[in-house]
Amino acid sequence: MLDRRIHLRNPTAEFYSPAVLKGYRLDFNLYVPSWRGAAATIVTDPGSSVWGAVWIIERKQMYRLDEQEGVNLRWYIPINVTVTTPQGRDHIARTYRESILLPKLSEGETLPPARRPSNTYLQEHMKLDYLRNTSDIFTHSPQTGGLPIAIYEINSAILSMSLYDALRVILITGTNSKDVLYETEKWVSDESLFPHTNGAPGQILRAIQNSQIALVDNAPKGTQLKLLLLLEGKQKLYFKPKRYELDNVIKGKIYAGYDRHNSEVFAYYLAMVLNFKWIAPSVIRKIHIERDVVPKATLALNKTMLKSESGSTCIYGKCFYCKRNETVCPDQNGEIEGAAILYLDRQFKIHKSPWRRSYTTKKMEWEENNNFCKKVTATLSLKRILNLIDVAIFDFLIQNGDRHRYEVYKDQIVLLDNGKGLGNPSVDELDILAPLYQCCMLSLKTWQNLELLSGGSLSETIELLAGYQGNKLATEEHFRAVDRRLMKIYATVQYCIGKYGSTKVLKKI
Ligand SMILES: Nc1ncnc2c1ncn2[C@@H]1O[C@H](COP(=O)(O)OP(=O)(O)OP(=O)(O)O)[C@@H](O)[C@H]1O
Ligand SMILES: [Mn+2]
Repeated sequence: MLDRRIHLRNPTAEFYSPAVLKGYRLDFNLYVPSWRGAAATIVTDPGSSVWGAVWIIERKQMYRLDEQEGVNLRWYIPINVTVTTPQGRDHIARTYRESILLPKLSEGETLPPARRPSNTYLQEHMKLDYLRNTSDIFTHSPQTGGLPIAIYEINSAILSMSLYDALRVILITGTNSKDVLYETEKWVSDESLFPHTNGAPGQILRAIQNSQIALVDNAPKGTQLKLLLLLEGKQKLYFKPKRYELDNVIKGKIYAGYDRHNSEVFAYYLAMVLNFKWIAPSVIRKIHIERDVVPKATLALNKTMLKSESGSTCIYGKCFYCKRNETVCPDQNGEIEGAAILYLDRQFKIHKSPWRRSYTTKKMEWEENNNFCKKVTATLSLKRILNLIDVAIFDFLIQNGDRHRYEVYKDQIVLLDNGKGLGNPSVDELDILAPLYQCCMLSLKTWQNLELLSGGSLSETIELLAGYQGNKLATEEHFRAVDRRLMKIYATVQYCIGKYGSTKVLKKI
């Protein structure tokens, strides 16, 4: 039961722990017209188990819960069961099951309509389903001290499809790409960095993927090898070339290795799914070295190209880390794959991130000071802090641990430079979430968006959208990792809500 439901009649109920009930399965029965779905129940089923939440309520308040569950109407029957916490502690708990005993579905049988959960259940009544003792993941978080945290998951395949459909309209249907880049250049809005309706994002992606290249140069800023592509309409693109195969695992520090071109593009889709509209459109593009680059290269770029032993033209570029022996070479088709990122000629204001890494063995203040967020709130607006927390969530999902500075346009952080994500799918560096767990705040809007994406729909939606554009953006391990990290975000928010209450944590601005 969601905490706001339990608190309806039991304002003093206190969340105690997640726990597992063995020998039962979760099922749904009895269609409730006003819910447009069936009610949840548990059914004895040897070999199955159901995760749930254990709440502590006063014994004398028990009748209220019974009332809520319609015990006197024989909707539910209260039973005592033994549940086990993630620490292995057993507790006797009171739970409720429907008075009708349900037969188990046989293999291949589809669920009758009266036994399907409501959309509300799917969207909001998150099923405690997957959890773990998070002591290992909270190693860097002094506040949590290895607290066990419930991690929620819902089966939201239905939602995933509707989200996909909604995004498909804006990201994929666009075909008229002729003037869209011009429109984008002129775009002025407080809502988004670029046109965002009527299929415009899809048109932009198409345009930056296919438009003729007029000139190629070394990109002026940054430490990583990248090119600046000037399109015939004079718009600019950053081109971050592919440096690794998708299944290459980057070991070592969170910011190790070259930028990952697929991380840039993945980040764009992720932002779209999360409804973050302050990011530069980005798509996988292949450029032909002899057709698109060599004849269009500036003199300066030409000077940073060389012939490989096999005779192909390779580029080592001009940047802080660029080295003659670390070239990018075309594949057997003569093409270089990379992320084409729309370059937005705007005045961004650069700020140092309060939660930046030290990049040395020296510890930063946020790593040692439990009350670091207090210091930040004294200097930054609530809006900016919530914005930084959104960015932290975004970065945590892809594991971009390199956002040492952030750039602001129209008082919004623009998600530039997302190439350090998707390095190692088996690592979840929790430090990246420090803004969230140290401040214990989150924009309500972001939380509502995140809530819709559990049960695999986050990765599924990104995979579907990118697949439609013909690109595979990451390996299965990375997709699973992003879903797993979402669970950890839920866990962190749940931890904060448990500690401070949802009105303090979820901010309405
Ligand atoms: N799409 C964009 N539109 C406009 N400016 C951009 C865009 N992407 C990046 N920039 C600017 O160029 C700078 C360098 O880009 P980026 O950070 O992606 O390169 P980098 O090589 O990864 O640099 P660093 O190693 O310093 O992080 C950014 O800080 C930003 O000011
Ligand atoms: Mn970078």
